[in-house]
Amino acid sequence: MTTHDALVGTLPGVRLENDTHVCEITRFGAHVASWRVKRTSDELLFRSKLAKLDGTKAIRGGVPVCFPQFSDMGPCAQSHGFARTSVWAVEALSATEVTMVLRRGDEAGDGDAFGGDYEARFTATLDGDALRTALRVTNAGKSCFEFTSALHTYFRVSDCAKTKVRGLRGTTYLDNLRARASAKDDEDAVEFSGEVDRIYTDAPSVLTIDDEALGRRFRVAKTSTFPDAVVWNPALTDKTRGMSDFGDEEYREMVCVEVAGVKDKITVEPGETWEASQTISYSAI
Ligand SMILES: O=P(O)(O)OC[C@H]1O[C@@H](O)[C@H](O)[C@@H](O)[C@@H]1O
Repeated sequence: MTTHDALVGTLPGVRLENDTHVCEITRFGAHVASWRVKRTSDELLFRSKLAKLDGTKAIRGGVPVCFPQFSDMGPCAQSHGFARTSVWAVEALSATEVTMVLRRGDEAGDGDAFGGDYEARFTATLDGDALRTALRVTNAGKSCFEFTSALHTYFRVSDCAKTKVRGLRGTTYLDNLRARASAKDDEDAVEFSGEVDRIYTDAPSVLTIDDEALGRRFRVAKTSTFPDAVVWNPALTDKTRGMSDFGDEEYREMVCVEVAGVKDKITVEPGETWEASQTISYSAI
């Protein structure tokens, strides 16, 4: 249970620790930048070796908080909204749990474009071998507001070509590679032989990511208040080559499975609080 002036690069944050795991969360973005096994230092989340860790850009990896919009699906000019590039305040801290808060007026960027009088709280909890991350958004104003959101987790895998995301068969997705055209997923698993960028609408509450080369299965359990799920791997394309904070070959080491509220905007009435969370854990396959 410690706060650090320079926890990740030059970014201040807090370190949580239990018997088995360590988790580091920066105040910049309320961003889970590391979740690792204590005994082996085995990192469970991907973070780019080129990630900017000085507050000039959202951290490429870990668990970015997308609020008040996912991607370009909202009024902000910033992709994924301002939460991931704003400095949050630590509100409560124990050995295994932190809550950080961001309020209207304290954000970096497009607070006015969004307009909502919000209080956003992000909580990260180490619970045994699992990590729970939750986002709560309270409407502190007098008129209702709406937003889209995601917890954009980058899972570290040994080889994306030998990784499969399961649980989505029979569901519908909007394909970001085809102007968000709707398609049905009839495959046993999502595989990564090229670029994948899909918004699964009304996704099941549990998804798994099988890292077959390593023999590790991540489990992602989400609340129904995050009805959607995004699956993303950028592969090696001109777009990735142009990303200054992502190495050309690093796509092999990551798969993003993001719990989200995207298809239908989330509405919060004055005085009300919306809450959604994910619990991520892992086991041998
Ligand atoms: O580069 P950014 O803004 O962090 O976004 C990364 C990716 O985030 C994913 O959630 C989107 O589906 C992708 O389209 C996007 O490329």
